[in-house]
Amino acid sequence: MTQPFASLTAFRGLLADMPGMDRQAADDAASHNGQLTKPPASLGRLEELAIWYRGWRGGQRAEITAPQVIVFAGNHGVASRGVSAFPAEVTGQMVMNFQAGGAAVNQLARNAGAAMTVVPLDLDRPTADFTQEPALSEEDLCAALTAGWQAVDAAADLLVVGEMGIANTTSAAAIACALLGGDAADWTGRGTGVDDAALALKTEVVREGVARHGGQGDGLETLRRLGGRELAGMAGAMARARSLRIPVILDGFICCAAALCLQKTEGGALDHAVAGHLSTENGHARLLEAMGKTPLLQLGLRLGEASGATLAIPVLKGALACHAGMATFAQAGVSDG
Ligand SMILES: Cc1cc2ncn([C@H]3O[C@H](COP(=O)(O)O)[C@@H](O)[C@H]3O)c2cc1C
Ligand SMILES: O=C(O)c1cccnc1
Repeated sequence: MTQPFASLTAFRGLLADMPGMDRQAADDAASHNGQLTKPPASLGRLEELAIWYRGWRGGQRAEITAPQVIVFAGNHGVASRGVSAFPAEVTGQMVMNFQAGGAAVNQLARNAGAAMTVVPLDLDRPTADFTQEPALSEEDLCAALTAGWQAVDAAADLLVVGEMGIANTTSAAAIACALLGGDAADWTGRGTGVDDAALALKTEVVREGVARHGGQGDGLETLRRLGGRELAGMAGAMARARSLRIPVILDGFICCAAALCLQKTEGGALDHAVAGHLSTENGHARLLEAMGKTPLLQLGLRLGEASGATLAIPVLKGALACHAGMATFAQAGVSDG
């Protein structure tokens, strides 16, 4: 594939010029939904999801048969500050586990009938410690955005992105704090399960990062300064999905922090995405609220790897199955009240 964009400025230009929802398709879907054999609104959020999905796909198509799950992996310089309960080597070890089919998301992707891809991004080249300097150069950010863009299968009809990267809840907290304000403690959580002392240190690291890099540019510049390659990979894939009119399900705190960077760069950049679940990571509820997204599931997950969003694929499939397969009142000869 040819290079989709040569600079961050070119990527910003693409974001500003993305397709919107097909209003006619959404109106047709709403009208069809109103004729199905059920009391009005009795399928709750499933009805809204089906209309939203058809609006993004356009035309008459109303089934999900080719969902894609992509897990991006990257390493973080800030891991050396002791902000995670696990060592940085676990990122690469888990990549091998994903490749061997042994991680949670492998099982959930199979359960959802989704194809799964793992994309390790320069694992032997961690980002810089953002308390000292920007995490990524513009060149490195562009390379990771490009890897994300190119990982999307143009034939997919639903995209889920997730991540693996020891210390990336620190990065996500710093991004959320820098872009949405508030205190570092509002956004910093236990991640893989740090104890009280490590949580206090982690909060201080987030505070230092935000003091150094906050208020300096848009969402993409914040992604460069406080993010990581796997967050950029997710952002690039979400943007590519938008250009292909492929709807997206967002995962937990880290995925949503990457998505926030797009939304803060271009207001409507996430209109093609729904929130898959509410993570128990501190800050996720607040982050979703700021992004205007209501999660589909709340199961107490705090794993990442696209697990929560992958679990939500069957919910969206169910919404479309009802929308496409149910009889109308006229077809079934049922009185419509
Ligand atoms: C075995 C293992 C599997 C994982 N799968 C996802 N994560 C999750 O934990 C990490 C973030 O937490 P923190 O910021 O505390 O390091 C990310 O890699 C995330 O995807 C995992 C973590 C571990 C240890
Ligand atoms: O919400 C998440 O995605 C999350 C939370 C904790 C650790 N890893 C991921």
